[in-house]
Amino acid sequence: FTPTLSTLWSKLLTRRHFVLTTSSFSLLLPSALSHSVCPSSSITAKTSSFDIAKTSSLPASKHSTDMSLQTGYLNARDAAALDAELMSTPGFSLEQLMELAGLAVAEAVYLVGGEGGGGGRKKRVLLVCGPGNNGGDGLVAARHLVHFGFDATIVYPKPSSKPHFVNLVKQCEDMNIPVLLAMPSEVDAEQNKYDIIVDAIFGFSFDSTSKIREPFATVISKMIQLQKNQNATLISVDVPSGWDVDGGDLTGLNFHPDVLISLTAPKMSAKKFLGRHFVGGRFLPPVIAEKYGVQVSC
Ligand SMILES: NC(=O)C1=CN([C@@H]2O[C@H](COP(=O)(O)OP(=O)(O)OC[C@H]3O[C@@H](n4cnc5c(N)ncnc54)[C@H](O)[C@@H]3O)[C@@H](O)[C@H]2O)[C@H](O)CC1
Ligand SMILES: [K+]
Repeated sequence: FTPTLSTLWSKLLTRRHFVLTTSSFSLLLPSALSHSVCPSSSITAKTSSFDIAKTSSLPASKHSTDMSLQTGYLNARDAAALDAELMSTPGFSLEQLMELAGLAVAEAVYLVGGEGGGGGRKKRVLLVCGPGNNGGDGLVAARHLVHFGFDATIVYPKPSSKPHFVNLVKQCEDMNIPVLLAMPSEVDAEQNKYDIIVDAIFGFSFDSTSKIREPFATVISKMIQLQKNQNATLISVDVPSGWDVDGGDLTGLNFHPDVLISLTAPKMSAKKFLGRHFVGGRFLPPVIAEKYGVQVSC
């Protein structure tokens, strides 16, 4: 089964949960994928409608004098502050925000991965999820990707005991998505080739002042191997894992995703990213978008 974009949309629009999320994304038209997930300037000119470089023309933010805010990029501190503000003033719940983030990730994977793998098989996606909310985005994305016609497998080495995460895992298991505690071995991965790897290990709360703790140091090096040996497309959620959120790959980790999907706004380290770049989760109320210098429309 390889749905066209229009059959995919009509299928999705019949699902209640999707109709609910579409209202926050304004996703009622077939062109909606390119609306909710904006390709950034580093994507090909043909499809690029949101040029991050142009956001430097935004008015200076009233939030602080930090120069990063005048360019539309968020530093780690402001990314966390914006998140906290969304949950306090307009009262978005974490569950809402994570669902929007994960759906945007799934859409970007769909835009990058296309519809089917070779020989009529579904495309295989390995979603590698970390211990925090970045990992939660990956769990949500896995569920949506199955609805989009992908074959998804989750690696979740340190499952959270928080009720929402327990529920997200259950929701994935109910969709027959395997949830593994460790990365597949090279042999397993050879037999079950993954077309796409989603890096949802660390986001804007990664602490680059301490070494990457296990099991994630090993997990990241295995992702690099899969990218290289299997020619899998590596897609990072919000920040390439192991990169300093502001400074990029400061430790010479050599982790270079092919695609980055920034959530809400690119983080400072995205300036160092050379691959294909999307901005998703662009649902900010204008008052908050303006305060943080974030451009929400394409
Ligand atoms: N509005 C939005 O944009 C939303 C973004 N979301 C996503 O949430 C992450 C940020 O999530 P948070 O829980 O704050 O943290 P992280 O997932 O980045 O990781 C914290 C996790 O990592 C561990 N850790 C930190 N440093 C290290 C290290 N050196 N070695 C090993 N482990 C480390 C730490 O202990 C924690 O367990 C954001 O990027 C988005 O992806 C939300 O979905 C909500 C909306
Ligand atoms: K990540």
